[in-house]
This record gives sequence, structure tokens and C-alpha cells, in this order.
Amino acid sequence: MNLLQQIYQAGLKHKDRLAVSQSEQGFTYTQLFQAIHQITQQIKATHVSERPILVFGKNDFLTLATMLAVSNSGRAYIPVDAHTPLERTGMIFNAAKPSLVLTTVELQSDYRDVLKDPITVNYDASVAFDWADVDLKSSIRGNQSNYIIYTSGTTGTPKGVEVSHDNLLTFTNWMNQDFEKFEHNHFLEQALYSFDLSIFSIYPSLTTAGTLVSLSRDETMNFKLLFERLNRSEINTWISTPSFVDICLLDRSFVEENHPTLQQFIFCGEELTVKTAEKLLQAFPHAQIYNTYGPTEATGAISQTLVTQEMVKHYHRLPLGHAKPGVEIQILDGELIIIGDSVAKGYFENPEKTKQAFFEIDGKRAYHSGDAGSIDPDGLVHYQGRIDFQVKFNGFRIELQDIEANLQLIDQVEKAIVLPKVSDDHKVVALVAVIQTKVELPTRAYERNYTKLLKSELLKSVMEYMLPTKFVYLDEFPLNANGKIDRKMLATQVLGN
Ligand SMILES: Nc1ncnc2c1ncn2[C@@H]1O[C@H](COP(=O)(O)OP(=O)(O)OP(=O)(O)O)[C@@H](O)[C@H]1O
Repeated sequence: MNLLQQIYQAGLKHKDRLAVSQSEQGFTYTQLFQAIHQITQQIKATHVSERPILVFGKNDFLTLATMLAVSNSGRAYIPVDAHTPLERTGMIFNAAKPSLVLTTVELQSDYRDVLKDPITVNYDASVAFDWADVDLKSSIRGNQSNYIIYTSGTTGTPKGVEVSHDNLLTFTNWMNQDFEKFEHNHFLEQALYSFDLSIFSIYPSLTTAGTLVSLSRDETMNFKLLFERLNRSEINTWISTPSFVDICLLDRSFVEENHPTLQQFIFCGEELTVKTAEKLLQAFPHAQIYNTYGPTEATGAISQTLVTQEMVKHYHRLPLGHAKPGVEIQILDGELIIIGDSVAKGYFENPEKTKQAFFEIDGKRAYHSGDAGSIDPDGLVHYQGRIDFQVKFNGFRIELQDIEANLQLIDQVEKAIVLPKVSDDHKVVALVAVIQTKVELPTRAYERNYTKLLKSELLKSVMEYMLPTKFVYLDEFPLNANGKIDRKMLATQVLGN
């Protein structure tokens, strides 16, 4: 059975269960397939080519149904969030050259122009529907491309990671097998559909007739709305970036007593620090907390570990876990290489970039993760930061994330990011530590004292040449649309880059 057939079978058994629960409204599995059926017909009526279809919308029921209808029509979908800036939307459109653009939101004329007159999706819940009407014969399967996700990309044209149906199937099967199971699992859906963290919720939930508890952008951006929503929602499995749970942990009500159903946390997308894990274990002592690791190019995540009290006491940096079945991780020149059935097809219609990052080992697909790491003899994988976050400073090779990890171990530090200040001739001339503290620092004198303290604490764990040359204090770190700390924005804020 392919994924859509699995979702159909699961839904058929629980027709009246909510597939999606939004802030104001819920949608059952019957409504989901009613919508998929109607939108599939709408796509078929356009008689467009087999090229991918761009889906422009928000995280909601209709956008989800549209992505699944695209799968049902035998094409790959390209999810683009409706809040994407115009210029980037245009870049994605031009790079992807989709056969069709489907939108679930009202569009301003400049977006309509850039997206070349997209078609607005229609869904009418009052039209008669029978489950037997749904035709899944043309739905995506095997090595066909399921979706293309454009990564944020630091420079130049965005790259579209092309993920096959079977990449996604093996990921979904692993999620359904290797983590906690609940009779009727309610998954938090916080990540934008345009970010591959969203597949952690969508496919495991729908293939097991679970409910997606979908947060709107307003809810994720507004603390008050977020807590109102969390307090009135039943969630069993929490999926987010660590930065997002950090925000929730700021509220004292985010504890087990108030959220007794919340029994599993799964993190991916950025480093889960010991500090965050400790706080979460304290707030939810009976919950299972998983650290998972993987880039978009290897479909969601490819390793996991249960984070225990012993682990947070034992490690400075939490391990990434063991590779999932079907995947092997090797170290080549200090870099984590991901090999096996999770490795994506490549960058969509970009053979040059594909060749730089993807290759073969013993006939299996392999991917250069760009992450530095090591592997224990028993296969436990450890993370040592992004290779591109290594700098040369005063002749020494320095891992910025290594300094960050050590700063974060200091009691007084809430969060730390270390940025290199680069001169016009591309030399690193200073290391700037940006710190969020646990206490307020009302004057410069307080800051100076704090800096002294942090330096002496840091020197207990790092070499002198790794000591940041400047310390800057901020109340809050900016997050990007994917809910990760936004280093680029932080650099602009702090260094004026
Ligand atoms: N559990 C984890 N611990 C540490 N780092 C992680 C973990 N999970 C993911 N990462 C980091 O996130 C990267 C993958 O993120 P993603 O695929 O979203 O792309 P990105 O490089 O962050 O963003 P983009 O390519 O969109 O600019 C990994 O290569 C790794 O550096």
C-alpha cells in the first residue's frame, strides 16, 4: 500500500474522527477525503503536464487536503507558505516551473503576478460524498517524487530537495514503529508545511488515524494565544524545534499537571541542549523525550535517542542517537555521511548542486550532511556542529558551536550564540558571544561583571584562544519562520552585517 492508501484505510475505520483540529474548527477523516476527492477532480480538469504543482497556503485543513490531492493526481507538491516574501516566492516559482499553482488563500495582485494566475482551491462540504468515490489509482508511489521542499538556503537561488514516495514511506514507518504509541494519537503540528519538520506530524498522524492539532501562525507568534490554545487542546505527541519548546517553558503553567496527556516530545531541526532537556524533564518528569537528527535531504530524521536523566548528567552535548533501519551513518574526514533509503533523490532539476552533495557508496545513495560528528563503537552518533560554522581565528581552527555548547553549560547562561566578526578581506577579527541571561542586567557595570564571570567559567572548559573577544547581552533571540534561532538576523542585529 502506498501512503495515501494507508491514510484512506486508516480514515475509513475512523470516519468521524478529527483528522485536523484547528483553533476554531475540526475536520473529520470523511471531510478530508471529500476535500481530496474534490480537489483531485479540480486538478484533473486543468489537463496540465505531470510536472510538480506548487501549493501556496497556510497551515490549515484546506492546504493539507490540497497537498494530498496533488499526491493523488500523481504529481509532486511544492509547499510554499503564504507568508513567504514576494521575492522568494518568485525565486521558487522560477526555479520549480510548476505545471500549476494551487492556492488556498486570497492573493494580492503582486503575488498573483509572480505566481502567474494561480487557481484557487474549491471545497464544498455540502456536496454529496461517498468514500467509494475516491479513486487512488494514480496516487504517488515507489520512486516517484512526493514533494519538493525549498530550503531556506544561505545564498543564491533556493534549492528544492526532491523527496520520493518511498523516502517518505520509510520515514513514516519508522516514526510509527520506533516511538511511543497511543490508541488515538494527537500530534502537535507547529512547523510550517514548507519546513520538513511538518512531515513528522502529518504522515504518522494520518496513517494511524490520529488527529493533527494544528497551530496557526498567529498562535505560534503570540504567547497569549499560544497558551490559550495549548491549554484547551489535547496533545499526546509534541513535535517542534527545541527553540519553540524553550518559548513554552518560559510559562510556568507548561508542566505535566496542566498537560497530563502530553507524554511524548520529539525534537529535530537544531541542537537540543542539555539545558532545555533538563528543564523539560523537570516540567514533564513522566514524558518520553526524543532527540532526533536529520537534514531535509535525508527526509525528516534518520536517527533518534531517548533522552534520560542519566544522559543529561553524563553528556555536555546530547547524542543524536542510532541510525534508523535502512540508514547507515559513516564519518568521512570528520563529516557525517548519511547512506541509505532515506537519502532524497537530489535537488530538483539542479544536477550541479546535486552532484556536489549527493553521491553513491556501494551502490547506495549517500549525502554529505555538512555536519561534523563522531560515532561510538556501539553506533551512537554524536554531533559536533556545522562544518560551515568552523572559523580560523588568530590561526586556530575554532568550532563556534563548541564554544556555544560550553557557554550554555554555565548556570547563569540561558542561551548562547557565538558569531564571527569578519573583516572586508574575509578574515575573522573577533568572536562575539551573544548571551541571553537568566537575570536582568540593568547597567553596563552589571554587564561587565557578568562578562568577567562568564569568561572565568568558560576558561574551565575551553582553550584560551577560544574565548570570545566580546560579549553582548540580549533579552531574546530572533527565530526564523521554521522556528530555529535565526543566526543571519542575529548577526545583522549585533554585528550590523
Ligand atoms: N538533533 C539535532 N542536533 C543538532 N543539530 C541538528 C539536529 N537536527 C538537525 N540539526 C541541524 O539541522 C540541519 C538540518 O536542518 P534543515 O534540513 O532544516 O536545513 P538547514 O540547513 O538548517 O536550513 P536551510 O538549508 O533551509 O538553510 C542538520 O544538518 C543539523 O545541522
